[in-house]
Amino acid sequence: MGACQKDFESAVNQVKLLKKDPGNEVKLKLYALYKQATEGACNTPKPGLFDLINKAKWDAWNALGNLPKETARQNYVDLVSGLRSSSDSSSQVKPEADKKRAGYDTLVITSEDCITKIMLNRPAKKNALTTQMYREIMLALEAASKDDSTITVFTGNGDYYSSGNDLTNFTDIPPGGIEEKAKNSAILLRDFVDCFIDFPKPLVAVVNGPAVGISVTILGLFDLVYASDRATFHTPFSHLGQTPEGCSSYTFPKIMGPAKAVEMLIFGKKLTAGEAYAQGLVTEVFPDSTFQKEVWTRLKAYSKLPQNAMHISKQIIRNHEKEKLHAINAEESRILQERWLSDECMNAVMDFFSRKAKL
Ligand SMILES: CCCC/C=C/CC(=O)SCCNC(=O)CCNC(=O)[C@H](O)C(C)(C)COP(=O)(O)OP(=O)(O)OC[C@H]1O[C@@H](n2cnc3c(N)ncnc32)[C@H](O)[C@@H]1OP(=O)(O)O
Repeated sequence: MGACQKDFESAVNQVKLLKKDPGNEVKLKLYALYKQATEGACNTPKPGLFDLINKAKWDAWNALGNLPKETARQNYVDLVSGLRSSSDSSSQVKPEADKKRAGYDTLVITSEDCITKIMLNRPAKKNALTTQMYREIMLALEAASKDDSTITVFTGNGDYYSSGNDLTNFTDIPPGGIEEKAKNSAILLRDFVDCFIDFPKPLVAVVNGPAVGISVTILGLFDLVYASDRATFHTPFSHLGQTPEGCSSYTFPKIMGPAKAVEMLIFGKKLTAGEAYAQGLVTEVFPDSTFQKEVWTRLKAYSKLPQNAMHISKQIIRNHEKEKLHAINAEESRILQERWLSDECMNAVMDFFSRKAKL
């Protein structure tokens, strides 16, 4: 069966995650297959003799002749999958002595007592989520789904849980311009949220401090949300000219009822931990002074429950609406792709940076 568009788009994202540079020859192959898969046979004039890089790229693309787009897409997916498995197997030779996983720049990942902990680690930036961070989280979730832990925990390092999407993500514009940026971001967002929808084990958020934006919305896809009484929950989407993501347009009204969901998602009402608990978004609130101790004691006890029973129960609960959640995620991502190009959104992002500049 040929690779579907989604497999292809995911392979395009995976290329950016390769730990080892695959070398120029492979990069040219990837380029040529990408162009063939997206635009068909080479249709641009041959670059001049001295334009060496563009000529090498053109030659590689042109060499594919009339290869059908679908075959190019499949070949691209196969090539990336080969690159990924060779980079995975080269990382397997690393000694497993250290419980802290190597290879992550923005996260600290540890496994202990059958619990894999994924800690967002940009405390100086309030754990704002960069593009790299979204990608590392996806990799960490994939690894956690296959390791021998029974539950997986998300938390933040420092005084914040997370301030949501890093607004500087909007300033890194690729050669294709802001339209390409919005398209890539929508794909990244959809893939990111899909990982949470499909995650097979109990997923716990240990919300150590304020949470903003997407770090709040995806809580609706977690199985337990423990919050310090210092935590707050804020989704200022309208203020940012944006719209809800993380399936919150569906999970929030379901969890807290439409009236309360609208206060958060449209009017940007910031909830205290107590309010979030009263509305069902948070499972339990703990005093900040004893938060870590109480939560980890509880989680260690839970992690000793029979693994298969827990995982199968999670599957039964999630399977009822998995398809629906994927469809909602795709729709929310599509709408955001348009929003990110709107004046409302661009002005809000510029406001954030000009406020910073005035400090
Ligand atoms: C591709 C997928 C896209 C998914 C889309 C998701 C949508 C969202 O998540 S919307 C939410 C976006 N987040 C925000 O709007 C929050 C913006 N930040 C703030 O309002 C404030 O920084 C704060 C209220 C979180 C904290 O304020 P405080 O005064 O305590 O600290 P600061 O001095 O502002 O922050 C310290 C440092 O961190 C930088 N920073 C914090 N959050 C962000 C962020 N979200 N994006 C970029 N940078 C952030 C802040 O600028 C400071 O940096 P400097 O020390 O360099 O000035």
